[in-house]
Amino acid sequence: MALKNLQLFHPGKSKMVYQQRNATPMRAPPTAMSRSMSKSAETLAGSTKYKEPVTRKARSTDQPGGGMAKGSSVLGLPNLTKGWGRDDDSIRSRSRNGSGSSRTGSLDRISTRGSSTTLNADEDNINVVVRVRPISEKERSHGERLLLEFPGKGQVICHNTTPSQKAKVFSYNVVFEPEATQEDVLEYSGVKRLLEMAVEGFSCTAFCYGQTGSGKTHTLTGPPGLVETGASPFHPEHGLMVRSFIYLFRLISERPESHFILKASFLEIYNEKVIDLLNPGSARKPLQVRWSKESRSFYVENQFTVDCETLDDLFAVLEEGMRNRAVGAHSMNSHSSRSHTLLCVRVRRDLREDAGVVCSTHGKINFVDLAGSEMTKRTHSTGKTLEEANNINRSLMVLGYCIAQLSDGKKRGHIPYRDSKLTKLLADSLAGNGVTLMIACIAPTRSNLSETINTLRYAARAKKIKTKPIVKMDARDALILSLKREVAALQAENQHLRTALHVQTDYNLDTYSQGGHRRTPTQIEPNKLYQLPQSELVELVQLHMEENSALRTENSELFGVRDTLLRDQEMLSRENERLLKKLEDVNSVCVRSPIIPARPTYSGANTMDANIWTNPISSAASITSAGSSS
Ligand SMILES: Nc1ncnc2c1ncn2[C@@H]1O[C@H](COP(=O)(O)OP(=O)(O)OP(=O)(O)O)[C@@H](O)[C@H]1O
Repeated sequence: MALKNLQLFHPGKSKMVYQQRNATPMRAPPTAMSRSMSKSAETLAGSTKYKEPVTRKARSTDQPGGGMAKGSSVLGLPNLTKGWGRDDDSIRSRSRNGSGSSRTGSLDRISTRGSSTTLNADEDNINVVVRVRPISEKERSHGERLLLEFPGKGQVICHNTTPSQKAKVFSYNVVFEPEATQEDVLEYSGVKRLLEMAVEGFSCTAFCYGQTGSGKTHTLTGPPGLVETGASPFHPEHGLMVRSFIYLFRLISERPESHFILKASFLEIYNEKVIDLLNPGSARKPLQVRWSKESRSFYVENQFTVDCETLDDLFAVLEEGMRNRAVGAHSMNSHSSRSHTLLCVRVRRDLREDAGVVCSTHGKINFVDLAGSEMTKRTHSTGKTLEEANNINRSLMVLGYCIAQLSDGKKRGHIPYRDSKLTKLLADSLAGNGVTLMIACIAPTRSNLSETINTLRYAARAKKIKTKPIVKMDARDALILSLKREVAALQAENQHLRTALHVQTDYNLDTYSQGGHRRTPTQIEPNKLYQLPQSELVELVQLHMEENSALRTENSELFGVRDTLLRDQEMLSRENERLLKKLEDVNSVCVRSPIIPARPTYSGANTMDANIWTNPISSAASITSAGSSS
């Protein structure tokens, strides 16, 4: 029986129902979280042909926000299904399998900021994982040994050099032990979740932090020279970036209902200058970092962006940038990055909705390889390398200061983003509307202990920082989506109305009250009540109470039906009145119309009446009646 649905139309409740519908957050369909990377690689290996390095297709003056229209809106979309790798765990090798942990948040607040509408997600902590590199050949030859312990549960224990000092314990979301593979990092670091969110329209960042020679570049791009020499994208040594590109294209191929446009850019910050790695020019002219009032974030002016239609296009961008970035040698790393690099893949998704409406979201994923902090005494840097080291250390100090301020929830004051180019460009990832993953890279040996502890402290602070992820959409699209929600709500209402009218014809009070599975108490004469045992009396009372409550429900439903029917009746009688009036108007216009005579429906003998139109039905009737009366 459809009566249950009619409760929604109880006069007292209709308003509330509408408000609830308005507040219902839009949720994107959940995305699969743990898929096998090797499978995706196989699939793509079959479908992707290798191409020559990409030709640059566009110079962009894009502002941050992925080409958003003026007055564009930011609108939170999906249910944040958080899959930050294995929660609180330590990963030794690939064979130690496990699925990503999942924390869920919901999008539940609508707020307005200037002209734009924001539907916020829950706050999201920066996710921090630690990767420990293996002991190098050089360290081994110096008799160095492992000074770290991994008890599991995401913990790292740093044993001190002297037995009198206490060991220090740190805990993170995931710890990758020296034996962990590149594939493990993709699977369990949470980067897959970042890519899924970028596809849904969020701004995401994965950055590697750590001292020089701790394995940041190895984690992101593999061993030195691998990308630059043009190895196949499916080479087993590739780092997180290439693996992420493959996963990104897999995600896209799994969403045939959407049209995607990928654009990539690649820059480095070298000695506090921003250099475009896709178009450095012979003079390596620096680009300007500017503030956008519209999106309220910093952006790089005149940066090259490249349309990437295939995996090879994206790989070629990486290859080109890796060739152009600044690399140097010092005593701790023969392939040391002398700059911070930032590769950004913007993901525009056009989703064709019903009735041909297209909604666009603008997500992005940044991969940031920070230059390593250096103790210049240990690296023996001089001249140019020393200047580079000083700049690297200065910008990392500003980053550290920003992280310290942001992580101190209570006395959070001014955050000095403007003090370095690096912090300007990472501002949104650190405290804005993005989703961020920090990979803290450490070396496991005694000689690196103090820097390892510094990195671990840095990472522990970063873990406390919260961001508020939101989906960026064009204002027009946001409006369309909200209208679509309203239409859906109205359609539901309409459906209920139809049900109500159906009930009007089928409704039968007797059938309803006698039918169903309701237990009805048997009628007992009052004088026999005293003879009933206590247990039966209790049951009888219960039955009567049940009966009463069921009758109350029925009554309120019947009132609902009655109100609906009265409303319908009123609407129908108004509609009838309107139609009758319209008919009268039409008749009166037609009777007087001078045009009608061109096609008269009867030819009267009386020429005087030639201009008068007569309704054929009524005239026939009048003729008949005239005939019959004669
Ligand atoms: N997990 C690992 N497995 C094998 N080798 C590694 C690993 N991590 C780092 N290495 C090796 O250690 C060396 C230094 O690593 P890498 O250049 O990535 O350090 P970095 O932190 O980027 O240093 P810098 O800050 O100076 O650029 C490289 O030869 C790299 O291949």
